[in-house]
Amino acid sequence: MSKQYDLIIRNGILVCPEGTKKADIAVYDEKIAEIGPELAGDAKETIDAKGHYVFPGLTDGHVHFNDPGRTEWETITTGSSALAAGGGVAYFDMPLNCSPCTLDAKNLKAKLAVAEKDSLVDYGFWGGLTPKNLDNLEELAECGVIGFKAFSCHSGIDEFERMDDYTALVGMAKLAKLGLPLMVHCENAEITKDLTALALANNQTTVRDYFAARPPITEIENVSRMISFAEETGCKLIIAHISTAKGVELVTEARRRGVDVCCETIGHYLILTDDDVERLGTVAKCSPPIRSQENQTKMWGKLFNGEIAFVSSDHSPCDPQLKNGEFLKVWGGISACQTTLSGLITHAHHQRQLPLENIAKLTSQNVNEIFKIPGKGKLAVGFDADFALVDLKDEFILQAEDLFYKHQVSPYVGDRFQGRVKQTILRGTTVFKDGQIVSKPIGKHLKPNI
Ligand SMILES: NC(=O)N[C@H]1NC(=O)NC1=O
Ligand SMILES: [Zn+2]
Ligand SMILES: [Zn+2]
Repeated sequence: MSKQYDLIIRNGILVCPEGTKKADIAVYDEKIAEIGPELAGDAKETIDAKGHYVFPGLTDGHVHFNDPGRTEWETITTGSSALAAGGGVAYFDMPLNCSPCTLDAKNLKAKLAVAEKDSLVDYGFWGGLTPKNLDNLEELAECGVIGFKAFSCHSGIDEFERMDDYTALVGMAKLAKLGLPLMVHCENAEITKDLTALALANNQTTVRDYFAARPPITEIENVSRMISFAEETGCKLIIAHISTAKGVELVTEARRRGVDVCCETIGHYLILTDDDVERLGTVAKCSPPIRSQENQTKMWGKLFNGEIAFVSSDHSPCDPQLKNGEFLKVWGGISACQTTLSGLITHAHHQRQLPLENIAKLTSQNVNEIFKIPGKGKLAVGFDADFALVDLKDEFILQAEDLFYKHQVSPYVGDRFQGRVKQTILRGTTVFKDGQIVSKPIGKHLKPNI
């Protein structure tokens, strides 16, 4: 008797860990049941993926969906829809800019309730680490957070206080015991604060003044400081959205001597330069700021060498009115969770020949492995049937109307992409197809296997 599957995707080119290959993929009970050429068997649903590449579906390790509490900026509904439209099947939501911030079990449970109801794709949560919640780390761990996030400098949200050195040392020692990683936004607090105050006092508020107030050394200094604490405590450390090649170098050196540290970067540090930010204006303001062309070239080298563990979106939207005003004063944060995969296919694969399997690792497999999410992140038998079907040749100019964000803004509107996501499948169910969200919210809570 022939096998009966839920779904067979035929004739696609699969982006597997070992490389691309033409094969069929069969799904049973939300998981990949078989991979092979011209699979026998029947299925309730068959997709002809001829001419399409099948990626494992992104897990975005770093988003701010602001739900609950700041839903005028973004919601779990809009954010998770945008992610799905960009080939995403899962995300890890940050402990800020929702309100209240995720600093204890009660507030985490409030967020969980929203996600259970509204999330189109799977989700994990970051807990926050601030001077105020050192006693709440265990209860957050018990609720299944995938890790903790802290800021070395002012976070932009007053109630999410920066991590002073005492909190870093004590907090990392606690997290080492819990077996959960700490991700740090690394910018030196004193230098950024004083340079910003000086610029404001002198009425220097342009884009270039902003760059000058957050120079590369603020990141570089703080990366090495955090590495020292990680080395001392044994805590697993992840440098958030690294923007400088020198910072990556420090991470690589520390790893070589056995420190458990790695780094994440964001599409915009690879795709945009300081000159682009000057041209685009506040829509492209983020912190740390987007750096020079020279730095970017070195960052690509680091990405190609495997020195960067994963690429996320740091999707950090706001009410667009908060972007109106002098550059130095407006909200820092870029809306980006819909464009990571198409952006990397365009800039890393087509322009720079990074193999597609490396893109799959940077956006999916590595993230799930680092955070110990079982059964997710690659095209292999037994793994979740998560797929992004991509037409690698399809060229398009990104239009604001294409965006599923609550506010249809992006620094990439008007830019040319090559590689369009046609369909996104989460655990065997199509959630996005041909420009439309086609599923109810079916996301599940992802917890680390620690
Ligand atoms: N609070 C917040 O989202 N901050 C983010 N925005 C940004 O540009 N960098 C960040 O860390
Ligand atoms: Zn940050
Ligand atoms: Zn962030």
